[in-house]
Amino acid sequence: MVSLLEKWFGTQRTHPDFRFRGFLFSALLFISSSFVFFIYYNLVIDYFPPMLIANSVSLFFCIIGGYYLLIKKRPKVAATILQLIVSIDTFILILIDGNEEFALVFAFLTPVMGVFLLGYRNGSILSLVYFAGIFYFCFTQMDTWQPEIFLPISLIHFSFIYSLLLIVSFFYDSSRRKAYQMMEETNRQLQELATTDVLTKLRNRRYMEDQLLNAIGNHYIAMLDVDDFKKVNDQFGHDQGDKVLIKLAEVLMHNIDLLDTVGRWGGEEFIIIFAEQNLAQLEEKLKQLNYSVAHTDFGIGRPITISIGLANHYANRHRDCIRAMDQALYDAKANGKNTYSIAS
Ligand SMILES: Nc1nc2c(ncn2[C@@H]2O[C@H](COP(=O)(O)OP(=O)(O)OP(=O)(O)O)[C@@H](O)[C@H]2O)c(=O)[nH]1
Repeated sequence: MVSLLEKWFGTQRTHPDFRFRGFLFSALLFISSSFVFFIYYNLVIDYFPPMLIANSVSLFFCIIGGYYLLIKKRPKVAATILQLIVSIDTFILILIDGNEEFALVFAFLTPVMGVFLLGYRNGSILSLVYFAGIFYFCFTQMDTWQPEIFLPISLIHFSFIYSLLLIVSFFYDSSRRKAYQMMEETNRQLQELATTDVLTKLRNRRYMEDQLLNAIGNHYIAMLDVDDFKKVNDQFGHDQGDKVLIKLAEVLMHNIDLLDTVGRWGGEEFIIIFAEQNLAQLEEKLKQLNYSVAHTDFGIGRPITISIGLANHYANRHRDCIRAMDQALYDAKANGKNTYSIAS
């Protein structure tokens, strides 16, 4: 059943929107059923054309709401339609039936449902406008209502409870949304931290492996390794070595295309996932990478070079492809470094 709803709503059960859409769906279903019953009631049991028309129009709009929820997948539009149906319908009930206490009781739905469905800002505006309408109507006609007149004290009670419901709904919903926003932001930051390399601020190995394992189709990937980096550390110290890695990350970022992804694989090894599929073009890129790194001033008074191993990657043969890339890198090192090699 839940799987079916997931399909209808176009969202997964774990997504917070799923509950909202579920509520909309149940509310539309419940309200439509009541309208069907009252159409039957006003047609067969107690023929009353005004309510018959009002209920038929409302039912029509419920169907439109359902269409926006399930077919167009636009829950906000469906929510607005639902809210308008409830508000307008209770107002019509009051207009048509006069001093019917159940109509006024239904009016209490507006601040609660409005804030929940439309958000605390739009919902509050709608509730206030709605309150002004009801208040005006009660105030101007309450002394002529039949069979009982509506007393000013009752209007005060009504206004008090309506305001209270609006205030409680407003603060409840605004705090709920704020808490949710903060949670989303924290999750985003955690996700960012979990996928970012602390030193270079590039994507880390976890992120790159996820990308590779979830990639569709094949991509060229390259492993880049700093040549003789141990000597850099030994000669200039570990801190200076770190600075070289940070600078190298910048150089790599500047030399890849927008759709390529570069990350730090670990130590002095970096990996690039290329969007480019043409091998000849890729070779040009690799040459350019070797050239750019070798001609960058790393602030240590000597050049830094890299060796690159390129291989084709298929998600279903991940380990083999990484091994092939490592072998290509090894070949580039064996060929004298500061060059690239392509896995056969
Ligand atoms: N400064 C610094 N050094 C690191 C970091 N990670 C790994 N290293 C150093 O990188 C060096 C890698 O040395 P090797 O694996 O022997 O390779 P290499 O000296 O670059 O030699 P080739 O790969 O054959 O060119 C080691 O000295 C590591 O300590 C780091 O985050 N910062």
